[in-house]
Amino acid sequence: MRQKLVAGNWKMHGSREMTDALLKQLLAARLPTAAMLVCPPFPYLQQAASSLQGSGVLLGAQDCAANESGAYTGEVAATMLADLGVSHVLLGHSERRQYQQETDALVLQKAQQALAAGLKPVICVGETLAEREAGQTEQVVLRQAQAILQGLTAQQLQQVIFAYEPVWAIGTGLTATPQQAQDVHALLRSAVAEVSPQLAETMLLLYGGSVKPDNAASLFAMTDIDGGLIGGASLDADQFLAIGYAAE
Ligand SMILES: O=C[C@H](O)COP(=O)(O)O
Repeated sequence: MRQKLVAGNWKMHGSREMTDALLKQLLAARLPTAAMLVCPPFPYLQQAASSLQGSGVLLGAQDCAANESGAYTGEVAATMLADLGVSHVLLGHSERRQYQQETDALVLQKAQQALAAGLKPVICVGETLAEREAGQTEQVVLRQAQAILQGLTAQQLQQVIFAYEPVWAIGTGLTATPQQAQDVHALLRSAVAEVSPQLAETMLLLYGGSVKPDNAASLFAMTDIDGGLIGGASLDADQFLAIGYAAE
């Protein structure tokens, strides 16, 4: 049985005040039995780490560098994140693929760095609206996933999580129907099963894209959906908690 995971991606939102208030509100409530992960922007990771210490709420980053260390101005190494108490890192989010031109090869390189530092990479995959309308959903999602599945060892893959995020559903209020999401998750799980049937049983596959308290339960009820990657709704502690409870 896979333990569900609900991850909040704050994207480029927040301040010290907001980080303090949101995490206080989260920790004052009964925490969901599903694992909860928050991914604030880099400058607030240390503050979040100290607020979350001993709480059981996990801390993630939104990206890491593709190199171990060196003259890479502006980059943040996976080892630095691990040093701060970060356990997970989002990689290949569609906003990075789109605005920073991140390729499948780069995402794999970042995943290697994350794993070497002991972090769990959350690899984001998903098709654009044009790709879905052109009937290319499976092809795009499999290409993005295969770069990871073929580039890492079976042992490394035990630490990997995939997040399926149809680009057309991100921040738009349009959500994939539970069945649309399940179809892609089943496809992903069968691709994982080709590497190792045992790995396919244990690997977490999250859904992301306009997940809200009112649609979370129906998505999380699907066989191959093991939780969510939440954007907008993770900036509101009540909504984030409600989504967590929907994953129980
Ligand atoms: O990483 C999170 C996703 O991009 C979903 O964002 P959203 O919940 O605001 O649609």
